[in-house]
Amino acid sequence: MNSWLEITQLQKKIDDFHLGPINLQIEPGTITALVGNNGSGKSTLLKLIMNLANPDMGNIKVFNKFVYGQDESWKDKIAYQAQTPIGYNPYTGNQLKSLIAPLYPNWDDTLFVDMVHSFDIPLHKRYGKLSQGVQQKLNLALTIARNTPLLLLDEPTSFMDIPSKKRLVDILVDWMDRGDHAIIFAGHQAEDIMKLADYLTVLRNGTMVGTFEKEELTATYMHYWLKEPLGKMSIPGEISREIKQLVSNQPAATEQFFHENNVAWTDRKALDLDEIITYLLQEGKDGYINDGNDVIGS
Ligand SMILES: Nc1ncnc2c1ncn2[C@@H]1O[C@H](COP(=O)(O)OP(=O)(O)OP(=O)(O)O)[C@@H](O)[C@H]1O
Repeated sequence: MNSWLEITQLQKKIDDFHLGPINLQIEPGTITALVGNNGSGKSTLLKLIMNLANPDMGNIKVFNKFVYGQDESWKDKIAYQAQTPIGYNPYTGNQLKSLIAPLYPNWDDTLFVDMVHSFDIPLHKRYGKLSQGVQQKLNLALTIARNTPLLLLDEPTSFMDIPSKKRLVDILVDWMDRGDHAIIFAGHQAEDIMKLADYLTVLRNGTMVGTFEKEELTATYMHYWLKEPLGKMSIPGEISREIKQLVSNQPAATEQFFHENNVAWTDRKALDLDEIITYLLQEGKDGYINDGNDVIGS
């Protein structure tokens, strides 16, 4: 299959921070969440994809074109929302729209107007005078309405209130349904928007922990409550334990062990996504890890 985005052995060093090697492929119809602790390199990776920073090693291809090559036709097919756009402050929403819309042949004005109404964005006010949440909403309207196949969003909801995040989820679901699209977004926690993701690419301090299918991941982590304390026995799949509790990332092997060793458990519960992400971001608790070479997508 022809990936829309193909990242191979990408590495970048900034002072004492080292990103990579990153291997990632994005297929049409997929939503990928880029998850990591603060300073793990999420924004840097998005900037590298947009050719706003130069890699030290490795390759990035967007729609089969190297992003640092002469042919820049890939830029028409990708829309990027930076965490803080530069140069927007003096302009009103109306002015920004008239500057941006003509650059994108597939600009969806109906979608833009719908988002403006839905988020109640005052287009006559200067961007710099808007609250951070409203700036983020305007920024999203100006980015999503470009209606490019590939959408990159850097922490799109960090300043948004809960109802607005829910509204954005509906907008993105609808947008995904209305064409051949793919989204990559960077985020911290399992917020509403994370529910949208098909895949999670996890970065820990610049190191790629792996790319995981979300459904698979949420089915993999299990919390057990036990009848008796475990003592010193080592349990397959164990990633953490308390006196009468255990968390496993190989529930089948764990339960087999319980069965064979007469360990009685009274209850079990699948971990929430934010708990799983917390485990994945803890040093040395890789759990269900691949080598970062996974090919994702349908
Ligand atoms: N322009 C820059 N100059 C110096 N260091 C930089 C620059 N850009 C990024 N870095 C460093 O690169 C590392 C990764 O930063 P990056 O912003 O990519 O992380 P992040 O995962 O997006 O973080 P956050 O969740 O806090 O937004 C950090 O250590 C940061 O200090």
